[in-house]
Amino acid sequence: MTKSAQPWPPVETEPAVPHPQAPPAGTKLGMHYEHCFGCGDQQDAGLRLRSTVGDGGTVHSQFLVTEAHQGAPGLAHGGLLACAFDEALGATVGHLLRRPAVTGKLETDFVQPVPVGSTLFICAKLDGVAGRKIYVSADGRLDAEDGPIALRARGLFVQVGFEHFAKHAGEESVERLKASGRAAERDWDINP
Ligand SMILES: CCCCC/C=C\C/C=C\C/C=C\C/C=C\CCCC(=O)SCCNC(=O)CCNC(=O)[C@H](O)C(C)(C)COP(=O)(O)OP(=O)(O)OC[C@H]1O[C@@H](n2cnc3c(N)ncnc32)[C@H](O)[C@@H]1OP(=O)(O)O
Repeated sequence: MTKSAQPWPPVETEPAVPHPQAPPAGTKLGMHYEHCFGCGDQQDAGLRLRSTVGDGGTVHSQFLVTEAHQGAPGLAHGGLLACAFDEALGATVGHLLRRPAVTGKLETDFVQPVPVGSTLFICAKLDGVAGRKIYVSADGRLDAEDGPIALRARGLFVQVGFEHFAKHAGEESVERLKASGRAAERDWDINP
């Protein structure tokens, strides 16, 4: 539940059923791109979010808040926390539905400050699908899967064609993504 009065999802949806080839519960998900600020290991100050598939259309993610992530002294920057949710929700959509999608809207409730040194545990779940629109939400808890809630977020992801990414990426990055098998057109439900 968020403090927003808006119903969620805001439109009539169908159940978001994980793809038959979605990784099973317990699978540790790799980086989707090594230069990604959310999950990549080639970003010095990046969040290095790590995710594992949970039961029932969920993905559990974690990241350690470091001094590089501060807004106020000793506290995580709100925008970085929103970034962590963008990544966690995006991983949930990408890996469970296996549809290429981008964030159309991301709403975040900041419930408690998140201190440097804490680990944020994010549990994201698929909420529904309406055509190209995919609704997902997540809770973020402090220092344990059952710790106090620090944030809640909900997002609308919009399914796009692979050309959405190919248009801006260098040819080399696109080839690397394809070769990695993570975005190979044959493995993905590409066309919206
Ligand atoms: C990033 C991943 C790249 C790699 C991909 C390959 C492999 C991936 C593998 C695994 C994935 C794992 C992890 C991924 C982790 C993180 C992902 C991070 C995701 C991001 O960080 S990504 C960057 C930020 N993101 C953008 O950079 C988007 C900029 N934007 C646009 O590119 C367009 O804006 C677009 C495409 C969104 C829509 O454009 P469009 O022309 O295609 O479609 P249109 O406008 O018709 O919208 C269709 C329907 O969505 C509704 N709709 C749209 N926006 C709405 C809003 N804000 N509020 C309410 N409803 C909205 C419309 O109302 C309509 O609804 P209806 O159909 O009912 O009329």
